[in-house]
Amino acid sequence: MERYEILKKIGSGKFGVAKLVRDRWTSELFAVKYIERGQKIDEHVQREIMNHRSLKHPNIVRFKEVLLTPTHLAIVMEYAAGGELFERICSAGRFSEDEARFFFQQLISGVSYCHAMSSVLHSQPKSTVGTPAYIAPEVLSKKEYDGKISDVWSCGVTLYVMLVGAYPFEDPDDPRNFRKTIVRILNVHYSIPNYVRVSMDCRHLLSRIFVANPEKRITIPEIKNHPWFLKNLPIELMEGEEGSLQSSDVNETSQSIEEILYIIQEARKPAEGPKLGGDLIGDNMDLDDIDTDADLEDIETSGDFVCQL
Ligand SMILES: Nc1ncnc2c1ncn2[C@@H]1O[C@H](COP(=O)(O)OP(=O)(O)OP(=O)(O)O)[C@@H](O)[C@H]1O
Repeated sequence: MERYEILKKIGSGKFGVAKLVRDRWTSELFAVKYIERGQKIDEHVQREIMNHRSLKHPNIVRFKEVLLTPTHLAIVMEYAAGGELFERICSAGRFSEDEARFFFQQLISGVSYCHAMSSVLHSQPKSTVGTPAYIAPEVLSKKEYDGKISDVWSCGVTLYVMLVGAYPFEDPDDPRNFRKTIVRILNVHYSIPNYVRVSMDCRHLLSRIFVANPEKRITIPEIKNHPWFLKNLPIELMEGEEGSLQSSDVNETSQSIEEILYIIQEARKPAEGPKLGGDLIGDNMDLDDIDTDADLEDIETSGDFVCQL
């Protein structure tokens, strides 16, 4: 890590803190995600790193390398200087339809690329991890589900949040009640408040995304052909223009798979010395333990993982 000068903390997630650093050789800025050495470095972390290494797309933060510190595994990646979309929505209240489309087009482009890369990515089907407000009904119902189709739902939640400045399936009078949110997701119970102006094309797209039956839900390729999506589409996001990269193109200069796997194995060994910090808070939770059919009444309605806009 001597190569990088730590500038400031930029955030924290389920696994650890993220810091802004400067490369002392090139002066380039990077983000570094620190994960405590030891048992936290499990197969999920390894899969995330290996998958991240395989991705190269303008709308996906680029992986650079992994390093070891005495106490942590450090994942060095491109720094996304624009800040969090969520923060922007919080300060703007909500976005205009044109602004929302601008971000939604980039989101769909990145998600579409990830789906196209599925054959080289290692996924864990049927795991129920994520931010509750964004989860599709079939994921909550624990049926077999196709992750690509469930992603469409989550993209729809993001679009709604940008347009309205609130989550689509939260009860406006009781937004932190997770149990109510789940029931609303399962019943596809959402509406667009009267004070928000949303075009018919956009309403149509949302109504095609928020469809409980995954087989009837609009697909990513269909979204890319929807009139609302196609309006003002930047040329670089047009079909055929975007990330036409082969997986072999991806890592010209970066660490080899073997090197990364070796560092991850080393990181599994428990750390020596003091820990960096204990501020590991995140808004994701593992939902695998919740039986949505039987135990709805038992679900904690804690607001820890629900941020009110
Ligand atoms: N490459 C990056 N550029 C800029 N900010 C980043 C970057 N990576 C992470 N961050 C910031 O640090 C926070 C924590 O990131 P991290 O990846 O640990 O968690 P997360 O993506 O929020 O969720 P999870 O805990 O599920 O991984 C992010 O929410 C973001 O604010």
